[in-house]
Amino acid sequence: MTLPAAYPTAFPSRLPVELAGMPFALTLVESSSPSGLRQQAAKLLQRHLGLTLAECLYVEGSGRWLGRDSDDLQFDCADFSHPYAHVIRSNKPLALSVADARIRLDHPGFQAQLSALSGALQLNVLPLRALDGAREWLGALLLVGQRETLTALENTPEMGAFEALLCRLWSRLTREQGERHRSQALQASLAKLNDGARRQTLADRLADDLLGQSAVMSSLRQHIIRAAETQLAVLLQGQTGTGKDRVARAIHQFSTRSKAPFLAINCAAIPEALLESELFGHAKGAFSGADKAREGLISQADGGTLFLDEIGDMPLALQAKLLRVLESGRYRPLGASEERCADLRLVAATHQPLKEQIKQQRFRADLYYRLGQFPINVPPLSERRDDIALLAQAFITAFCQREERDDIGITPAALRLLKRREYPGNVRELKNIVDYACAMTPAGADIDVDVLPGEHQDVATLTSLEEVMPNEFPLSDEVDDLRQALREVETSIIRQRLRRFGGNRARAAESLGLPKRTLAHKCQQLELDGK
Ligand SMILES: Nc1ncnc2c1ncn2[C@@H]1O[C@H](COP(=O)(O)OP(=O)(O)OP(=O)(O)O)[C@@H](O)[C@H]1O
Repeated sequence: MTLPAAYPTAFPSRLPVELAGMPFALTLVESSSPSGLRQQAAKLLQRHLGLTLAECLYVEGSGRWLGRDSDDLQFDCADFSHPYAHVIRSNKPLALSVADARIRLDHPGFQAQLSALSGALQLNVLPLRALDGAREWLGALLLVGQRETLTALENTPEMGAFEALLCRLWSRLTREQGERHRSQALQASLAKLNDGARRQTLADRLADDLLGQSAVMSSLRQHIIRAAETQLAVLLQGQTGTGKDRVARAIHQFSTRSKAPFLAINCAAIPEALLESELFGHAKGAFSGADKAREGLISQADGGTLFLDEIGDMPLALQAKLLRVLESGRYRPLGASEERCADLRLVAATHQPLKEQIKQQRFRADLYYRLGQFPINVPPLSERRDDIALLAQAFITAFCQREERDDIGITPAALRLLKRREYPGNVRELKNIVDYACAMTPAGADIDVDVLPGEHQDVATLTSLEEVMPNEFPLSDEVDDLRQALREVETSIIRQRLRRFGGNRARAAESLGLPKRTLAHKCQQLELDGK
């Protein structure tokens, strides 16, 4: 390649011609990406050979398209009517005048590219191949300029050296870029894996407190961990007794705010007039009886979490003030002249359908959407019946520890009954039933069906188990030990009959068509005391 005499000024013109191209090489070597290299190479050629146009096109990964760095334009490598594709496929350079190209090459896109060029100019397209064999086709070089300049370039060792350098650097940078992408992808997937493992560890820890092995509970725990990682306001929706309070505490405990306070207030339990001062605090003399200033919960929860339970019961006027705290992070205590800043995360909970409340204009829609930046549904116990045994066992263990009682077991029939009944009060109701049953079970005995209150029945008024009897029996599908199942059915019927007759074995035996002695023997066998 013949370099213009003026280039580069820093190099004395007496340098041997072999060294005169070194600054070119240096500029190319300094490129840090294949696209930077291509643009640099085209720029060098155009500027220093005084060309009208120089373009370096690349064959993209699949080998189907030839692309340009300057725009999104792509040429189909299989469309041989285009000279680029033709040059690539034939592996032969193309040299012709623009005027000839207009006549001989009829690709409309290429013609459009030529339209602004003078017909007297020469056009050279050179195929560029990787020399290391790793990637056969790199792309094509388009040069448009004076015929003499381009003809002088053809087959010169300098241009050959330029092409060789370009191709070598190009394949090396492509390889390095590929390796970089692969290692980035590997690191990203490792980070994702570690992140997943970290979250799983936290979720497992949470399972000690928020019991349940059902899929819905696992999903709930995952949501809690995700919510805890953010500063978003959380809206917990779920029936009464499903564990919303526990969930709110867990979000705080697993968040970066865990060292700061967690404060909770039940909006339904505080008279409307007091709620505002409870939340926002008041200045001295703000109202009659306010003989000293008082910090509100918003201020006390600074840096931590404020849990607003039963948010659906918050008066509308207060909803507006709460919205302001959420939007601006500022609030004004009652009777105070200055505003204060609030830095807290809000977790709100409700068992009411807030959308219905919005329709009835009892809840502000804007507050609803602001509170629900991270909505979480806490599932009712009916959606996770598989968790009942685990929960019941945990409540029995907790009862025994609390009351300093020896371990209490539970009979299969009693457990089955627990699993089948309805729980409008959800986990709270289950816990109360188990606590009651533990209290009613004599030392050394297991919790049995007779100490379990029936569905929707008040414990104190429960006198008969007639209604729950059908539920006591194992379903045939559940039976895996016929003798045990028959024993349970027998026990259940005899116990019920004894109850009906106030423990009178003679009458019970008669009603069951058994001799009294047989019933006495069965009671002994089945460990029924005949009460
Ligand atoms: N997954 C669980 N594991 C262990 N205990 C639970 C679980 N869910 C709820 N509980 C227990 O059930 C009882 C009720 O839970 P909690 O007060 O959190 O419910 P809630 O949804 O906030 O009720 P409410 O809407 O009536 O305020 C508590 O004693 C709580 O400890």
